[in-house]
Amino acid sequence: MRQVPILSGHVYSINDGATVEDAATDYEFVIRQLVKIRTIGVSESNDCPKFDLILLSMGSDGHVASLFPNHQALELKDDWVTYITDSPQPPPERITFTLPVINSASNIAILATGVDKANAVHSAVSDSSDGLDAAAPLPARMVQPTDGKLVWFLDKAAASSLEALSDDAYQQQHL
Ligand SMILES: O=C(O)[C@H](O)[C@@H](O)[C@H](O)[C@H](O)COP(=O)(O)O
Repeated sequence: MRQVPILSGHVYSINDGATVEDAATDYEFVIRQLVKIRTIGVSESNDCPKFDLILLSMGSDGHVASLFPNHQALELKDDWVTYITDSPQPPPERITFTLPVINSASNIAILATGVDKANAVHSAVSDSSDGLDAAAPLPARMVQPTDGKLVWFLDKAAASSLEALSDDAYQQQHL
């Protein structure tokens, strides 16, 4: 955040001195206060905060934020912030926004680079459900803004499993 002109008082950091459970509770409390005074807007379809932009990167397993495939955190409907203690990737303890919050944003950008992301990109954006376990979609595929825009930013390697992607189409769609 040092690289962008933003007041330090406008940055809300995770309390890494607390337990992960308390850190999640504290973080959700802060966000609820900001929604109450409308510093953060509220979604019209639920009571979730409506962020202007949520920027995500995606892991090669299709995780976004700290929402990992087949994890029960993906099912949460009422919590805005949750914690996990069993992340398949280090560190094991993390806090994360939940899908209802992510999907309430006005704009969501997902960044994926590198060939190790190619299969997950394909599974996340492909129209066809071939080869996908519909009961356990990738977290990245579950990013579906209810009233907002989703844009993927891919390099050529991450886009390499997408079908019929000519160099021209790639230039137009992804650069
Ligand atoms: O611990 C994590 O959850 C990861 O660090 C994750 O947040 C990361 O951003 C993605 O896995 C993509 O990482 P790259 O874009 O660096 O490959």
